[in-house]
Amino acid sequence: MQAATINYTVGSLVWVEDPEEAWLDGNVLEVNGQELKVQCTSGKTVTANASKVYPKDSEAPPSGVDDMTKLAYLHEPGVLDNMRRRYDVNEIYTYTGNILIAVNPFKRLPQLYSGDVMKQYKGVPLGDLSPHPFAIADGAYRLMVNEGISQSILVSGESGAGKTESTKCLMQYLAFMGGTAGAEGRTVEQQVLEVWKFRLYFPCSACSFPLPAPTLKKRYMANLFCVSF
Ligand SMILES: Nc1ncnc2c1ncn2[C@@H]1O[C@H](COP(=O)(O)OP(=O)(O)OP(=O)(O)O)[C@@H](O)[C@H]1O
Repeated sequence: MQAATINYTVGSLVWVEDPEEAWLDGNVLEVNGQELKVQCTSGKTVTANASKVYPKDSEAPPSGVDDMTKLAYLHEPGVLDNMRRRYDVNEIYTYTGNILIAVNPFKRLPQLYSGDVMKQYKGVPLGDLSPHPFAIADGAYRLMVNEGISQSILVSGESGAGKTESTKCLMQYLAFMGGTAGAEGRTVEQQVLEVWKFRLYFPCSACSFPLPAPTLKKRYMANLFCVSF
């Protein structure tokens, strides 16, 4: 990634690349043409070309922003720093506009997924509450009902990123929204979640969503998860 041309001066707050930590923040100590000497907060002193250095927002809130479009600088170190700040306070979800970014917490956060939390998201416009898969599912559900058009939700990420967990969360919300008592007195929510439990269909190995066999290969290759209503 090429940094925009910015005139750094002594004292400028910046991000510099680091082979171990990815990015280190620091202050510009010296400017020699395009060469910057940066004193990093980690203690390291780094010399870097100005084209590889990125400005740091000195006023970034300590616990980050819930929508990255609010960041003063939308570059890689700024985005990663924001997600780190949120992760540190167990805020694993962040919007970038109407895209939801999920960070795997590697621990259970049951307070995020209770029935009461689900109810809070019902009918609330995206962005009014904290970023959450429930908000994405609610938005898709509302569009389907209001426009009468099928909706898809794409869940993408590398292996172990949390696609299956996010998908379960989306399904939980959609089942809750359609949740009148069904066969044998079980709610739709119970029935949908039991599909996961017993794996009645072929699970897509990209996202584990139970798919009928003919669509499995196509969905797997595209690494897509689709909710079709
Ligand atoms: N939101 C979450 N809350 C708690 N644990 C999570 C969450 N997301 C992911 N995890 C943990 O990370 C593990 C891997 O997540 P998951 O199976 O959803 O990844 P995946 O992207 O579907 O992986 P793969 O592509 O390999 O199937 C889960 O078994 C779970 O332990």
